[in-house]
Amino acid sequence: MNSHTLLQTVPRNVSEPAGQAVQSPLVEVEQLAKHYFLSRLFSIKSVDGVSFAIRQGEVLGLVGESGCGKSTIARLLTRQTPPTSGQVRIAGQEIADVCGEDLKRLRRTVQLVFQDPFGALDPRMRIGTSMEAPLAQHRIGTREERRDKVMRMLAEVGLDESFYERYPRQCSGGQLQRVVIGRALLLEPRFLICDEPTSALDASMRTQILNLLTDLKRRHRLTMLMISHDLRVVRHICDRIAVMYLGRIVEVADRDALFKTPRHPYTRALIAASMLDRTGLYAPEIQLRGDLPSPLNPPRGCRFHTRCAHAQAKCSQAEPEFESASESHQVRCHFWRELQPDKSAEASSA
Ligand SMILES: Nc1ncnc2c1ncn2[C@@H]1O[C@H](COP(=O)(O)OP(=O)(O)OP(=O)(O)O)[C@@H](O)[C@H]1O
Repeated sequence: MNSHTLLQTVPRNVSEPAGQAVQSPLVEVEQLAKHYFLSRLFSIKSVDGVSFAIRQGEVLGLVGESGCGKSTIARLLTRQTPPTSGQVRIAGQEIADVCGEDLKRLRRTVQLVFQDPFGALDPRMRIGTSMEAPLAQHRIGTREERRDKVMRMLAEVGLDESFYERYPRQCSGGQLQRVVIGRALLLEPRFLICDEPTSALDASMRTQILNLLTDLKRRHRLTMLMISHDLRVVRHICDRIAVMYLGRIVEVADRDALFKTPRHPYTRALIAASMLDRTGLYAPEIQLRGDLPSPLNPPRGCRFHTRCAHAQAKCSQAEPEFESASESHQVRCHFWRELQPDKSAEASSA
């Protein structure tokens, strides 16, 4: 079976209730790595052996500090950059093998929404023209049909018809992000990657865009990867969350389990930091100390040990394996069983 057939025939589960994840993965990532070689001896290990799967209809969150490799994963999943090693399968198809018409179809199946909507739109083009362009590129519909589709999509993302004639400079950041999301959905993708889609917006706009994405996800039965440095964002919209540190995933769990019983000291520190304003609790043993080490020379053993308040000798010597804390909860820490539940995490999950 070629990739064309695969991308066409792996159906959305029509019996699936809107918004509910089903078991079969749409996206499978195995031992993915991206090393940028600066010389024969030195390379930046942006992504260094990452594996995860996203089930059809599921929203997976990918969180971690700036520079831990999140956007590189988005670029690898959309084939904007080739991996150093590892595989990405979408709808069962290894994306590195896809070419020609099949690649065009893949590019339609997977859409990406970035942080900066101003950068994503040509300032000299009216919104309507920008939204119609990908439809024309993929030879979808007549000019009139494309215009109708765009008008309907504008309404779906909460914008009135006047936006069709506007230029980007005549819109707010939140309105433009609606345009960018609508433009991505016009191609009827199955997999939407959102890379920090709300980080350029203020708090009220952020909530509106997250609510819109939640709504569109249900209506279009999308599978999503939500990338953010902000735990509040992934908590709002995700079914499951993967926490990334220095090129690796260190914890994966269902959303509620992650917030209620975070197992990795790094996850605990991120939760504590994100809830600081609300709870006022920030116990010293869960504080995040120092800066992210350089991905040019990641620490030996557990990569987090240089910042971890619980680190012991073993942590600097041996890299922990992924262990299962429960069926759907994995953690990469030698001492996760010995960590006590912390107050910040309890308060934040209340
Ligand atoms: N083209 C490149 N050449 C060299 N290094 C790169 C390149 N792209 C990314 N990196 C490095 O790879 C690491 C991961 O970058 P990436 O942008 O994926 O992180 P991120 O978690 O998305 O951070 P941010 O939220 O700030 O975008 C960083 O150290 C970055 O400097």
